[in-house]
Amino acid sequence: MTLPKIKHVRAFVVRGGGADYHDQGAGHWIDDHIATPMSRYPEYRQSRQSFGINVLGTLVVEIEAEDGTVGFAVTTGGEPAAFIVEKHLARFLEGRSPTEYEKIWDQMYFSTQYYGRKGLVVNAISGVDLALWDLLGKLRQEPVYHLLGGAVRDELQFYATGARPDVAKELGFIGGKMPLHHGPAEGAEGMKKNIAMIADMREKCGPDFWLMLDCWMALDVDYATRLAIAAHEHGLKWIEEAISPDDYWGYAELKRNVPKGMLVTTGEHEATRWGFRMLLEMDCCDIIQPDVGWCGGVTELLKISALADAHGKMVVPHGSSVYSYHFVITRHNSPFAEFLMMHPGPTEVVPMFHPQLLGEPVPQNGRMKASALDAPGFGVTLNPEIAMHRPYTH
Ligand SMILES: C[C@H](O)[C@H](O)[C@@H](O)[C@@H](O)C(=O)O
Ligand SMILES: [Mg+2]
Repeated sequence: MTLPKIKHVRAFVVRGGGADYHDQGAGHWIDDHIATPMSRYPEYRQSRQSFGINVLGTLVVEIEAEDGTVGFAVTTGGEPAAFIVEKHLARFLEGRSPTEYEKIWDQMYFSTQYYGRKGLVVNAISGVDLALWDLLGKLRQEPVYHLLGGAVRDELQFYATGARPDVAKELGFIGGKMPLHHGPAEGAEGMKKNIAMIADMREKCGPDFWLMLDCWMALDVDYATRLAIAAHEHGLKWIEEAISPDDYWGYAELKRNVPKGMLVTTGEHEATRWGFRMLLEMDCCDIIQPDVGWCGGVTELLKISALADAHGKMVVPHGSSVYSYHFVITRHNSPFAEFLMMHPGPTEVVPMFHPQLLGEPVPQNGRMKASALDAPGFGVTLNPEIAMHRPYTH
């Protein structure tokens, strides 16, 4: 069966939530004094938006085939990523068959390697790759998870990320991951508050509910070790992204330091099979958490996941809406998924990439049947109401 060739690639920018989910309004839990590497500067401690966590905005990639079918995807990247898609990456897709996603990925990566390799450039490559898989699914009239080998279980189960693990428990999630609020610059006082938060949530959630801590790269090995030891008394299941993604040596040390039974996780700001090979071969963590919109897309996540499987490690992708759901349901070493609570409280389940994706499925009682993903491609459509801007053409 010959598929129509790719006719045109287009890149747009959208503001206000969606794939750049940190781009929220005032009073949202996700921007309330959360510890980061910038917390050493008091002026940037209260709000991550103050140092620019939402500076990029959402990148929308559209890939139109000769028969008019359009595949699309959203990720974090905004205007600079749109430039890279239009002025650099589009040349490797237009006139090609959408089935050539391996060669297209290889050319996108190695043609940008001199200025890319991680971060924004690989976000842009990921956005193109996800749009390509969406197009493939639409042309073949199959959901992406069928193209990836099919479901290995009937349903997804989710843990929830947000400031209210107690509400997550009531909503049926299997665990709650809360943000860390105080880093080393806030000294013993900050450490006390961090532990008090964990103790309080343990009290509210009972003894068995999974509780995890997301440290968003904010700590050093010593602080993270002391935090892990103190949090162990309250049954913390894992300590996430405690130190800089560049400090593979520090992660290996932290993993040796934490109390037996506590997991060390990281990876949402890591990219490509080579980055994750470092994390795996240096024994940095127990679970890797690539974001499929940032690590290189589905084509690359397949390679990363196989590498992790060979190392006996779990892959629990950083929450990225349908893009991670279609992957997780097809992998034995991805037994559960992340759901990022984007309600400001958070006290309700709302679609993660709201308002950008019409038809975006959400967990019911912390679970999602594989059949909820049964629509061509990633099964969502771009909300025509959102203001899209195309800053560059080619
Ligand atoms: C809650 C964390 O601070 C981040 O905002 C979150 O996006 C990410 O680290 C996660 O694991 O969901
Ligand atoms: Mg995280």
